[in-house]
Amino acid sequence: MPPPGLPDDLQEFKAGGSGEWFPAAEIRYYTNVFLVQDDKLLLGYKKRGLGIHKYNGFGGKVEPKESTMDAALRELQEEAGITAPLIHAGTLLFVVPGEKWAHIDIFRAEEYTGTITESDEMRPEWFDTNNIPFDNMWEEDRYWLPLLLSKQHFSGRADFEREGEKYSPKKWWIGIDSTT
Ligand SMILES: Nc1ncnc2c1[nH]c(=O)n2[C@H]1C[C@H](O)[C@@H](COP(=O)(O)OP(=O)(O)OP(=O)(O)O)O1
Repeated sequence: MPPPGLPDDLQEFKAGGSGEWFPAAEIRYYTNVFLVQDDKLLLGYKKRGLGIHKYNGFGGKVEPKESTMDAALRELQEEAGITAPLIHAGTLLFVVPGEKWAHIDIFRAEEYTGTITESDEMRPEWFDTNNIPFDNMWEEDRYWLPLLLSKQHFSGRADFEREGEKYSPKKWWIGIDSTT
């Protein structure tokens, strides 16, 4: 059974952790874009802000009156210097007690135009898809990134305990959309 905040018609893929799901809160919307070409994945090494020193896709907050797609395209241009046709790959909810829920629309791109360029926020780097640096990413990425790579549309939720800047996963649930 999917946790609160996710659609009902998902097939469980991975779940773990323990305890109760944290209560509902206001939602803040984010995007995240992963470029996949053949057996390579483009990630960015985060140089500042949330998730500093971790590898991640390219993305950020959706601005007021901006569509999620427009926000994803803007952040990809700002952080990696490229534009790309984007395919919606899935949705994730990240929950930390006392903070707004982070609702992240995740996109996959398979081609791009422009020159991949380091920005003040991200240093882009290609990885083999069989050598993804999961130990230096958000901990739950290892559970859903295989679904993005295999083109299965997913939704998931991860609840974290926070101590200062350290986020520890408490409970998570990832599901595959039954229509994919
Ligand atoms: N757990 C969690 N919470 C919030 N955001 C994320 C996660 N895991 C993630 O992978 N992310 C993603 C979602 C976004 O792509 C980034 C965070 O965006 P952020 O850098 O804060 O937003 P910007 O708009 O680029 O920030 P500034 O330009 O204002 O610095 O991480």
